[in-house]
Amino acid sequence: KQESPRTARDDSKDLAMCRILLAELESHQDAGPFLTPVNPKSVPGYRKIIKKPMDFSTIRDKLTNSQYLNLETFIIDVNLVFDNCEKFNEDNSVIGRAGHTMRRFFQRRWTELLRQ
Ligand SMILES: Cc1ncccc1N[C@@H](C)c1cnc2ccsc2c1
Repeated sequence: KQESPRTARDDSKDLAMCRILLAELESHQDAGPFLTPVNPKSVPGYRKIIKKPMDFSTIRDKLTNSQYLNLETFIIDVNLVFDNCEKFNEDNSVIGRAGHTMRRFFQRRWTELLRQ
């Protein structure tokens, strides 16, 4: 069976891409609920239900402190924001709908940028 060529993709632009993607998420009109960590004192049940909280400001700090090994670990944290949102919020709620809208936006933008 013909071995598929082991060509690594060019990851030299990945850090710039993470910065672009995060800036677009932070400035999106529906970003509000995701900009800062959920305060568990003001949201009953959140601490118990959401095991790994994540938000855009925490992702910003991690990116600034070079804590993302690669594009994949960055995408995992962004998706964690949206997965937490789906777990805690009804789909038919302001925050639930914002999460779906932001996830669709992010999915489209990173695939567009990766194709460029
Ligand atoms: C993402 C999320 N999931 C569940 C509960 C809260 C939140 N976000 C916090 C910041 C938050 C906390 N309070 C409000 C009030 C209106 S939107 C909003 C957003």
